[in-house]
Amino acid sequence: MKASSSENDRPPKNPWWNPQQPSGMPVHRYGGAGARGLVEPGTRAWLDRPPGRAPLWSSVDLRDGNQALANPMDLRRKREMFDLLVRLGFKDIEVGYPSASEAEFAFVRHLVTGGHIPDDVTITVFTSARQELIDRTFEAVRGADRAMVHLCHATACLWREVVFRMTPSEVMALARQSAQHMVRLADRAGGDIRFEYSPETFNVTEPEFALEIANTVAEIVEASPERPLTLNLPSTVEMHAPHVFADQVERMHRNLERRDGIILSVHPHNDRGTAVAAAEYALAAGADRVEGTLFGNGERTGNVCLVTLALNLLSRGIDPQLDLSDIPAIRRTVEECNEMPVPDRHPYAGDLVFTAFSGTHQDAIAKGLRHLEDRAAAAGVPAAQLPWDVPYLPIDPRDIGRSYEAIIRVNSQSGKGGIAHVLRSRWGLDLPQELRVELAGVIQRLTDVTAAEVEPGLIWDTFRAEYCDMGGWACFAQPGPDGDDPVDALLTLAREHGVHAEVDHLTGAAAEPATGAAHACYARVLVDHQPVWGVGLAPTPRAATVRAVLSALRRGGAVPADSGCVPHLAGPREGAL
Ligand SMILES: CC(=O)SCCNC(=O)CCNC(=O)[C@H](O)C(C)(C)COP(=O)(O)OP(=O)(O)OC[C@H]1O[C@@H](n2cnc3c(N)ncnc32)[C@H](O)[C@@H]1OP(=O)(O)O
Ligand SMILES: CC(C)C(=O)C(=O)O
Repeated sequence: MKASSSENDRPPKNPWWNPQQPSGMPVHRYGGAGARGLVEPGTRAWLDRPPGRAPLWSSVDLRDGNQALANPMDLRRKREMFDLLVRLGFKDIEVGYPSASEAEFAFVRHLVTGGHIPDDVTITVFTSARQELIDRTFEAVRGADRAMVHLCHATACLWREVVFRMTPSEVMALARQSAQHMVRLADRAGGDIRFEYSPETFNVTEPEFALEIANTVAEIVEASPERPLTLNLPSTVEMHAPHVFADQVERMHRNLERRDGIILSVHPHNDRGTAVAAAEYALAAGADRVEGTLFGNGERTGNVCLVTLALNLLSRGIDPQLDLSDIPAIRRTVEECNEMPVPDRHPYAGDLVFTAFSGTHQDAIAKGLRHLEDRAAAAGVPAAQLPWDVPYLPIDPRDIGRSYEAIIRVNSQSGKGGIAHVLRSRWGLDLPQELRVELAGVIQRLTDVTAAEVEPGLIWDTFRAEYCDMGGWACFAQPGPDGDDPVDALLTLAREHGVHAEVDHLTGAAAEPATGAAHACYARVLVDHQPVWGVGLAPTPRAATVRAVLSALRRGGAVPADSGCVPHLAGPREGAL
């Protein structure tokens, strides 16, 4: 028998599954709002369309971002943000809402009259659909060679009825009259004035009404390929899953009457936390342009983050057409202008997003970095020229101005791979595998006690205290007959102490200056048949060997713990070993 749909909806019976209980949350209050904005899905051809190139980027940091700050930017901070946006390569920058306040107006005048707008940058000024505000907006851009005036008013039912107290045809008339007024003012203005129109609350507007009002405005401004209208579709309050927004955008893209005279733009907000996905889907569905902010500042949960969108493109091998090669510097400026920190987990920019604490991730990253180095050495090219392919790291942090220093941080979740990576990357020490395992145990005991992160300096100190310490022993090279082997002398010393000791592993390598020594040696000594490791760091290979063996003997209790001097070490005089 065919199961009924309610049976299908039930979670599968599973003895290990504890059924969840109704929460008592007020679910009856939600789910209806915005239903009128939904569209029937089309073919959803956009679903499989990969991004081909960067969209036209428009920064609204100085308008939408600014209007959401506790302390809106003053002229100095606005200028700093504007200059940053220009440096990053934005050609389309919304600089403010000049009719909102004297400060906003003054900033636009500062840019226009001070000649601060590069020739290849177009500023946009925002206005709502009120005649006196539109007039003031045009005053603000008087004398500009080129500017875009952005008209906006809400179109959705809730706003029509509750905020404007208008019928749909009255809202249509508001759009028509405002657009006509803008055209008249632009004709008089002299400069090259373009138009942007946003049916605010587009995503919860009845699709037919959104289309009709957009066509009406496009008609009035005579949108054409030569003088396109930027039609900006906002998800003013994100209410649906991202694919729904893409369906809405696709419907406009397919049905707009003057599509070739329109730059189709989207302006996703992030109320559901899916603004990035919504923007990416919308671009696949036919949008040409995205409005957003750096690191996603903006009303409530913010605007879509343009840094994330752009670096998502980079990670797919597509030129983002923005210079994001110094994310730390960009972040500093944005934090200063917005007086708001970028969270630790913010994609690409947060302090922790290229950091692994967990052992298996660290192990994979360390192996991946090493693999990259080996490939670079084999090819005879810098690693930065090779395709990036390191587990757990979507892009090379160095490509956006971040370092490898914080990639691996050690705490109780970490393992040998990460700890060894810290010693290798900071001090150039490449520990034998067995020693890595041992050291991980030493560090684990430390983190079990402290329950805290272990800074690299403490790993280094712990490593040296454990493996490089010779206790009270001092070694001096003494001239003697050729051929005397200092290691033999040490093993003899152990025998005299009543312990059988033999060296069964000895490797050495040049050490990095950071260690304070020129040579490193790793010794495994069988002390009464039990393996014990020691490490020597010294100016010469010979001295490093002596130190490594002596440390191992001391650790294994094969020499008296706290006294002595290694006698009769022959060979060229090396001073204190
Ligand atoms: C989604 C967005 O981001 S839209 C941009 C929002 N940005 C801002 O609001 C920042 C700057 N704004 C301001 O400084 C002020 O709101 C001003 C100066 C523009 C206007 O201030 P006020 O005249 O005091 O109006 P107020 O701020 O209370 O706005 C509410 C009025 O505007 C009307 N309104 C709201 N949006 C629009 C619009 N886009 N077009 C026309 N009228 C609008 C409302 O219906 C209401 O009118 P009512 O008083 O007749 O009921
Ligand atoms: C004015 C429009 C573009 C806007 O900011 C929004 O709807 O969120």
